[in-house]
Amino acid sequence: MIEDKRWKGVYSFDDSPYLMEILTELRDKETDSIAFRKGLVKLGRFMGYEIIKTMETEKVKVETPLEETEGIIVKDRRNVVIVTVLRAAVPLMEGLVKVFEHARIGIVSASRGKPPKFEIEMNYVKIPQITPEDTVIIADPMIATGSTLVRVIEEVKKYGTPKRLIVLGVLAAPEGISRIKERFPDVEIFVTKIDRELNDKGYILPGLGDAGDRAFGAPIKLSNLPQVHPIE
Ligand SMILES: O=P(O)(O)OC[C@H]1O[C@H](OP(=O)(O)OP(=O)(O)O)[C@H](O)[C@@H]1O
Ligand SMILES: O=c1cc[nH]c(=O)[nH]1
Ligand SMILES: [Mg+2]
Repeated sequence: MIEDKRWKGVYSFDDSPYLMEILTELRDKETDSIAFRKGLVKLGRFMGYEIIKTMETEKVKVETPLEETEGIIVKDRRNVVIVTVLRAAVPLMEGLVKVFEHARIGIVSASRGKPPKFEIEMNYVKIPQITPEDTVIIADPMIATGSTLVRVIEEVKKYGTPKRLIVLGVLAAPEGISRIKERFPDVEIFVTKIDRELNDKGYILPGLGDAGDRAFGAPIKLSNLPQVHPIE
């Protein structure tokens, strides 16, 4: 885990060959949906494991079948709220719950509109109450313009003030990170890698394409479907 010099509290995993190998497979345009989803699950699990290293631990006594010895518990691991941003964060959440098995889960939908405004449509929000003991992890694989996450963080903050508010992503553009940090300086950001820039359509370069479409297939408009005749 490396803290990026450009911001405070922004970390990437360029120093992890395993995470970089998973990312390489996700970037590859030949990777199919099955492998793509599996890759996101792995990243959720292993980045979750890295986040645990930043949590406070407490010494405890434990009785083995032979004698008493010292152990630890990671107390904050038991007070986690994962907020999943539909669609693309679903496999990331699947990985995260493998290491945060006690987590309460929030689900929000956020769909990014067309450039240049990139307006965010958010019509489904289910978030549990957040307490001062909680670590909130907002999972969204792509931080491009940052519009989605700024909108999601605004919403999450209405449900309480956590001990830590973390954004967990796969790829980020510097523009998106700056946007989030300017608005919410205390939010911590953990991403597999920070990429070069955005193109004029708001896609991350070199990136991995549209994460939602690659994981789940591209949706089509109903009007593009062949005429279906109702069954009499
Ligand atoms: O930082 P931003 O510029 O806001 O872009 C990032 C958002 O774009 C993608 O979602 P998208 O709107 O494509 O929805 P999807 O997950 O359903 O594909 C991605 O999962 C982020 O939520
Ligand atoms: O590169 C990008 C930018 C936004 N959303 C994606 O899925 N990919
Ligand atoms: Mg998408």
